[in-house]
Amino acid sequence: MAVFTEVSEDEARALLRALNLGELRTLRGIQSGIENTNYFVTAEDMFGQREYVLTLFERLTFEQLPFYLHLMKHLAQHGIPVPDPAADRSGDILHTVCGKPAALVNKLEGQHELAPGPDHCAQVGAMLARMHLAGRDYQRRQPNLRGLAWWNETVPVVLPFVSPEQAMLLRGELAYQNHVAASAAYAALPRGPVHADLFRDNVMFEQGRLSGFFDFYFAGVDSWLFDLAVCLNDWAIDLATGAHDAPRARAFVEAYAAVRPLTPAERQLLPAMLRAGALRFWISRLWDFHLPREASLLKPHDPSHFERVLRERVRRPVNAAAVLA
Ligand SMILES: Nc1ncnc2c1ncn2[C@@H]1O[C@H](COP(=O)(O)OP(=O)(O)O)[C@@H](O)[C@H]1O
Ligand SMILES: N[C@@H](CCOP(=O)(O)O)C(=O)O
Repeated sequence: MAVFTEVSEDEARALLRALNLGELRTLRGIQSGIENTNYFVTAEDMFGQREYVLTLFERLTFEQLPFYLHLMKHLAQHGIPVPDPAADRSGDILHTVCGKPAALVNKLEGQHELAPGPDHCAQVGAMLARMHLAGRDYQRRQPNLRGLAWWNETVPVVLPFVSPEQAMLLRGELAYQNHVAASAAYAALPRGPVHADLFRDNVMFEQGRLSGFFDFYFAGVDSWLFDLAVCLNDWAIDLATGAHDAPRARAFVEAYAAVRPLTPAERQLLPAMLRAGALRFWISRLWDFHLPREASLLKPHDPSHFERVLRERVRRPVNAAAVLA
């Protein structure tokens, strides 16, 4: 369940009026998700009924949120199908509901594709590249808050909860990633705003066509290659084993590269970033699992999944030649 804060109809009504979006018709808590309180909201004005998603942020602060919300608005204005935060009469897109930071965005049509084929992957790959290019002139800066600095801080915190073999892998991989981050190839990677969590459950499809990307609340400025690697580790693997799925990976990367060709540094560091993407989610899942925050994370994700993905990536590196002609 993901309604950590109850929103009354009166509070939702007041927000809709402040945003000039008409009258409240329905307000329905969304049960999935693990970070925030989410509601589907239906409002009606003179043009008819429209559906929105109301999010109350349970973890992110008033200081951090403008980066994410303005990024979504920027991308929406550049034709990327992402939720567009609604502004009040003063132009503000970050609101306060029940004393918490909140946003209201348009509801994307469609459903998740949880068993994607190469065509779904190609659509996501092409849109990911378009999104990276559209973010180039976004002015706000915020690092990926789940990047290397956070891994260095958090690995020591989770080490007491893991086996000696897992501790060895975590320590070794962290050392490897610090080494990679100090390299000239890493410094040459093109960077910009990235989604950083574009898993299958953060993308919508309608009748087989991609209809949107959402859940930008792990976004930040990082290498575009890291974003691509996070995607490949979810869209192009066998979920049961973590094994690389070559046809889906090739479809994804070729479609991405047709919009934005990979640089030599990106081709060189693809295997390392695939390991980085797996390490990032192994650490966060261990942290969520062993150190759950109060009233949150009622449904922690399985950490061992990303341990398997990381071991696969170390044992069988996937290089650029395997995914690009
Ligand atoms: N803009 C949106 N359009 C359509 N559905 C959405 C939208 N935002 C969230 N949802 C729905 O709400 C669910 C939970 O949202 P999510 O962002 O994953 O929550 P959390 O941040 O708490 O993990 C999603 O799986 C999706 O079904
Ligand atoms: N995708 C991450 C967790 C983030 O959860 P979300 O519901 O906000 O997408 C993972 O799988 O560990």
